[in-house]
Amino acid sequence: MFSAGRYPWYNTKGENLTPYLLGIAGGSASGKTSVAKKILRDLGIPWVILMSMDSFYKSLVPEQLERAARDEYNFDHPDAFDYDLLYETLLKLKQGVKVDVPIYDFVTHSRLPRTKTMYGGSVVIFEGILALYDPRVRALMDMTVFVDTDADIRLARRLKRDISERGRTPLSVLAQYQKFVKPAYDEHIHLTMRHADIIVPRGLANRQALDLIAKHVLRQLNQRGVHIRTQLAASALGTGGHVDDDVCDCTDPATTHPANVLLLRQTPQLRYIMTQLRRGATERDDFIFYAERVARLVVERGLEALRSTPKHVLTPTGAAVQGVARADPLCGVSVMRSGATMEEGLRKVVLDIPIGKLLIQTDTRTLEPQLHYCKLPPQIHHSVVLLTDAQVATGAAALMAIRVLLDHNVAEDRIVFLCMIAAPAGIHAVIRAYPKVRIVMAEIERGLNDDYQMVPGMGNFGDRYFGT
Ligand SMILES: Nc1ncnc2c1ncn2[C@@H]1O[C@H](COP(=O)(O)OP(=O)(O)O)[C@@H](O)[C@H]1O
Ligand SMILES: Nc1ccn([C@@H]2O[C@H](COP(=O)(O)O)[C@@H](O)[C@H]2O)c(=O)n1
Repeated sequence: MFSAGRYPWYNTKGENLTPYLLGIAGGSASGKTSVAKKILRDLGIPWVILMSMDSFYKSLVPEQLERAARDEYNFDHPDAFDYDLLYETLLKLKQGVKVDVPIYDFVTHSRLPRTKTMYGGSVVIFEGILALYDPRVRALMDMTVFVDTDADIRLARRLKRDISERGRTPLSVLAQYQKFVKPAYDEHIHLTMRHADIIVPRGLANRQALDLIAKHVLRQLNQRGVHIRTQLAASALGTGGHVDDDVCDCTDPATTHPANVLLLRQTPQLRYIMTQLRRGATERDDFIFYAERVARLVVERGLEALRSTPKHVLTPTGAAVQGVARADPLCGVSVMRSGATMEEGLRKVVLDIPIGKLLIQTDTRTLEPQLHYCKLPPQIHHSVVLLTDAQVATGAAALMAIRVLLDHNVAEDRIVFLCMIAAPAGIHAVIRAYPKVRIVMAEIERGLNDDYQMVPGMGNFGDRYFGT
């Protein structure tokens, strides 16, 4: 999923655009999975999620497990599936939210203790024998397909597959087929064909049909495409005006900012450090020294806004003191690469802070941000997240990073965005889209040039810090 970048999947208001959901039904061994994988390859785009209905088989109680062991449990009846969980999972994927999908073991007829996290599909392909059975599930789908393969071919394939992959004997496959698989196909599965937009005879062998499906999905995706950075820059530039008009003189003590924009106190000390960082001739070692000094100040400022609870402690003299403790656990997420320059500051200020990483890079062709990699601390939704990126220009990457956290169920008001410098356009983009996010910065930049770079700027922060 992370081999190529994901283009923005949200609009300038920060709202998720829904992924395209393709449902594929058909009899057992008709070729649903093979068809789904072929469409996925034909789409040729990253960030496609393939999900099987098998993951939503109900967990069996001991008595049912005994029947299953004797091939007397009906796995082909609609009652065998947990439609509520299936619906909730597909709904969350449609909303762009990460989901934890059960992993099913056909040999033991049970769910494994671990789950599979799925996140970030521009397209979701969902396949299963009764994928088109539940009306709530069907209503989520953008396109429905039924794979129609002859019964004798399905039986032959199933015999081969279940013996080699699902721990069955030839006799058990045949008994299950006669008792449950064929009757359920005739009574339930075949009937769902009427809900299909497209019926694909011969499954995988029907290359023309699969090619048409992939082309249609691609056309739909193209129509939904968004161009975040260009839209943000255009709204910042207004009708040809320049972002510099939006200048916010951070040295002017009279300047007031919205409550969620937290600017470091512009002391002579801070101005001295920022001057060293802005100076092109500053040596790398010095740059690192000053960058880490500011990073610590920014982190400390970000922490000031957090909730605390009373805490009683005893001093070494045995006296009782009423102090405070942090109300919420903290974690960090750095937007690579420039946000990684603030990790040292995070670690120096917050003891043992877990830090996750997002790799967001600008596509040189479209100038849009792309998400390449996402590794977040476990249980992130229980934490206040200190999100770091050294520079915020148009705000396009910042919106993407915040969107990823929201998609992982982090509450908006538990995100604190920490940066060194931010342009007014970027600050406005963030607080307009996500008014509950707090954004902390050392200085407010004067503006952006026509290439969306900050002026006067301080060069590429990551390159200067890492010496690349
Ligand atoms: N067109 C085909 N020709 C030959 N074998 C196929 C074809 N389509 C699927 N198979 C094989 O049949 C078995 C079942 O296919 P699969 O796609 O898993 O079906 P389903 O998901 O509908 O159960 C697999 O072993 C697969 O490799
Ligand atoms: N424990 C189970 C669960 C399901 N099955 C059979 O699997 C078929 C569905 O999977 P496909 O990949 O073929 O779509 C279904 O027909 C069930 O009979 C099973 O044997 N054991």
